[in-house]
Amino acid sequence: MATANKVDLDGRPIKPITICMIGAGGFIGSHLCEKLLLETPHKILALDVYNDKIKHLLEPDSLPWVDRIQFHRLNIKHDSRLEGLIKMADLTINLAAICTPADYNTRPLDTIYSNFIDALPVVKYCSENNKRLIHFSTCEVYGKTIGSFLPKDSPLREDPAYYILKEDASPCIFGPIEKQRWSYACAKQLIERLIYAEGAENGLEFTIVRPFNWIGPRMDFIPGIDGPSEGVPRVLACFSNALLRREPLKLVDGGQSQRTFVYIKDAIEAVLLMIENPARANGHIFNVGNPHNEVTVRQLAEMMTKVYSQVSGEPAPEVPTVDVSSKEFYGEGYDDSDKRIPDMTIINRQLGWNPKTSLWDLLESTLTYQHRTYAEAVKKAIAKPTCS
Ligand SMILES: NC(=O)c1ccc[n+]([C@@H]2O[C@H](COP(=O)([O-])OP(=O)(O)OC[C@H]3O[C@@H](n4cnc5c(N)ncnc54)[C@H](O)[C@@H]3O)[C@@H](O)[C@H]2O)c1
Ligand SMILES: O=C(O)[C@H]1O[C@H](OP(=O)(O)OP(=O)(O)OC[C@H]2O[C@@H](n3ccc(=O)[nH]c3=O)[C@H](O)[C@@H]2O)[C@H](O)[C@@H](O)[C@@H]1O
Repeated sequence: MATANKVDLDGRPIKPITICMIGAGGFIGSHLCEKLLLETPHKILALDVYNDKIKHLLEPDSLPWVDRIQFHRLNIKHDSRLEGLIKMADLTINLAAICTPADYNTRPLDTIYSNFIDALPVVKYCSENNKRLIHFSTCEVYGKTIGSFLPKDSPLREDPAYYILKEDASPCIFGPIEKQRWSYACAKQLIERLIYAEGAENGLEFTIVRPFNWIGPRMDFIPGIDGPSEGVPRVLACFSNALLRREPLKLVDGGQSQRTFVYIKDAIEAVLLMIENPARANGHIFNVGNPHNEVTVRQLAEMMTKVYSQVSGEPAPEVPTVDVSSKEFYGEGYDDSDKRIPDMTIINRQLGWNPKTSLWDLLESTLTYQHRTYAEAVKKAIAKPTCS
């Protein structure tokens, strides 16, 4: 419940505010709504096209926070209510985006429109109405590491200077235009530059968040259960789907790319600190990730297989993984980030935030959720005779 007399990091009382949260019905939005309703006195204007992931927060009417959340079903591409809702709030948080890699090279126009063009009015309305903005960007703006261009046997590849990603120092390195994978990262980079410029020239109070592979319950969908059968979600849901169906996990191009995964509940703590400490968060770009949870995608597959076996009580399949080419899996124009380790200096200094949960522990709680939520439905779907 809302805690009385809570103070910020500088000892000042935190006043209840109204937050216009765009994309509130998605993975991150659902966790942020939950946190705000359970642990703060703030009000939420929740905007999204869908609300399935926050249904439990909206119904029944008897929920204790019923007067602190209002859902508005709208598409920000074309809805005249947007400016009015931003004006009603003290702070806007923009989460709305197409953000699944399978879309970047197959639907590059939708990807660019969603991540740049559709975000423009949000920035404009915040700037014109002197409203604070927290905008969700991505670690993909770093693209590839400098180290990935060194010869394979170069000892410099081991030097953190060639791979650690720093908000105020690292370059953004994307592949050629024909590698349409980078349509998302490039659109996100341009909206970051626009927001930064609105801050510099027009005094917009902004914070930019660069999430590094946040994962946990409610991420994406399980194909054929609560999303399209042919859909390709992000890696957590792809691997969960394979484990639930007892099929081999597909390793794209050998699963050699590296990622650092952070538990959604740790990451949401960082966002709450940004919300409640504007003086420390405004004007900053923050990496939010867990540098200690680095694995190759192959190692992730192996760990998820072990954890799922423990959670479900079923033995691991005999053939746990299978290699597939990126062209086969994602189609023409796919490319990849080789390695993503966030530098944590700025978020440590400004907000004193550190992630807590190990990769094993976060996979254990997430796969427990996946098993409880989907195992029966997947069994039924598999048992259904296919139409001839
Ligand atoms: N999950 C991660 O680890 C991660 C990593 C990097 C960046 N991000 C960024 O964080 C944000 C949220 O990511 P997520 O993982 O919660 O994704 P998500 O797809 O689960 O949530 C996005 C939500 O935005 C909504 N939306 C999209 N377009 C809209 C529109 N035109 N009008 C209204 N609503 C719209 C969608 O319906 C969805 O509910 C995105 O901007 C994404 O690029 C997420
Ligand atoms: O989460 C993030 O921080 C950002 O990165 C993600 O990009 P990426 O990490 O490449 O996407 P995933 O789908 O999570 O894939 C991770 C890796 O696993 C691989 N993969 C994915 C799925 C699969 O079945 N098998 C497989 O080997 C991919 O090729 C990639 O190398 C998405 O672009 C965004 O959601 C977000 O902005």
